[in-house]
Amino acid sequence: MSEQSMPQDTGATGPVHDVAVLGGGSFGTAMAKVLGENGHRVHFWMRGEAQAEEIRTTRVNSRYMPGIELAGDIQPTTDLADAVSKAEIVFVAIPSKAFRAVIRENCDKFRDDQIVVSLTKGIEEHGFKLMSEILQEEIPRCRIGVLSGPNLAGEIVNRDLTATVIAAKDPDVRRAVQDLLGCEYFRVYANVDVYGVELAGALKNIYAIVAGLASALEMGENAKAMLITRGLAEMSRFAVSLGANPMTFMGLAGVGDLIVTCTSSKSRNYRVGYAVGQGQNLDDAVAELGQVAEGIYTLKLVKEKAEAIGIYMPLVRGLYEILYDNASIRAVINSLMMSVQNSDVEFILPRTISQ
Ligand SMILES: NC(=O)C1=CN([C@@H]2O[C@H](COP(=O)(O)OP(=O)(O)OC[C@H]3O[C@@H](n4cnc5c(N)ncnc54)[C@H](O)[C@@H]3O)[C@@H](O)[C@H]2O)C=CC1
Ligand SMILES: O=C(CO)COP(=O)(O)O
Repeated sequence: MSEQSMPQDTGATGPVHDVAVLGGGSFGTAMAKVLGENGHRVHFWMRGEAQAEEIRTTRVNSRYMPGIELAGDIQPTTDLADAVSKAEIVFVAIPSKAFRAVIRENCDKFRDDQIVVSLTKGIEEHGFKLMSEILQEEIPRCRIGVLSGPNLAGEIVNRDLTATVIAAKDPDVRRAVQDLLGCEYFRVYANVDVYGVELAGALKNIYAIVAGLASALEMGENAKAMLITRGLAEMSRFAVSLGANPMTFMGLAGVGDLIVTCTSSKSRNYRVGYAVGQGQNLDDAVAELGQVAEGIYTLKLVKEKAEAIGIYMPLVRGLYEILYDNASIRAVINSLMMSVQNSDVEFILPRTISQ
């Protein structure tokens, strides 16, 4: 092994495992880097041979993580079957729009009882399925987990202190992921509310767009706090109505991820909102970003679902009107501010009861 590819000393000790990371974008790269530095053998699958070859020879993924060296035994490959067959645990970081297609096309490559963990924060268009539900449908014989939390890829690759959540019903899955990923700069907390953790990760992208928009309009710090807190109320109202545990939203995958993406221009969803707030149209903002901003798709699906099941989501509705109905931003803000003044924490004082 060359000096360049030697694992850095992260304080992680223990046996070396074979793991696969599917998806060569920002987050797949960040997780491959943590696993590689922790001394594991990482079978890192991506679509493009040119990208795989670049990482093999230079140890850098220049399109998604320019200037970041991938230390450790990271083996880029375009052969998904080979990567999965060698792995004890598979991490999937493929955008939600392509997630099912990739898994379905390769479902026979996964082994019985193999652990498969979704890193993806999105919702499938047809049927409002979360990624773990897709895994359950496509590879039901595998043991499934979801990783979600305040995890900006660009900070993780700099070894900035970070915490995340592994959600799984099976305690062995939770423990295995904690053991594989935990190190001096990356902590993994456990949760059993898979649906809540996963839905929180998808929903917060919507509010990151709202926060970016508010920031571009220089709406002030009070407004920022109002939007984050009312976003939390709205996303937990929606998720709880679908079966999530409300307490999950007090954790890293809930309020934690909401804070990081609503306050940082490192979030791609925030950046899209900021660009729209500055007058750019949505298509141009997304094209300029050049990476996935799941929130713009999630927004549409959540708006439809909320209407279908009768959940009050004024921020979702307002953002939808701005992004997809060409509504005036000022008119939407005015209508939100002048709507009925409701209860603060509806788990204490119900929203619909006369105050
Ligand atoms: N970047 C971040 O900070 C974090 C991202 N995530 C989530 O991870 C997921 C992936 O996001 P990123 O890696 O950030 O996106 P990205 O935009 O940086 O990269 C997307 C990757 O997916 C690949 N891809 C797209 N379609 C594909 C297909 N049909 N088959 C195979 N590969 C395909 C692209 O080639 C690219 O490598 C998203 O759901 C995102 O919300 C979660 C936590 C943090
Ligand atoms: O999920 C993320 C951080 O936790 C990344 O957010 P963006 O996709 O908005 O960059």
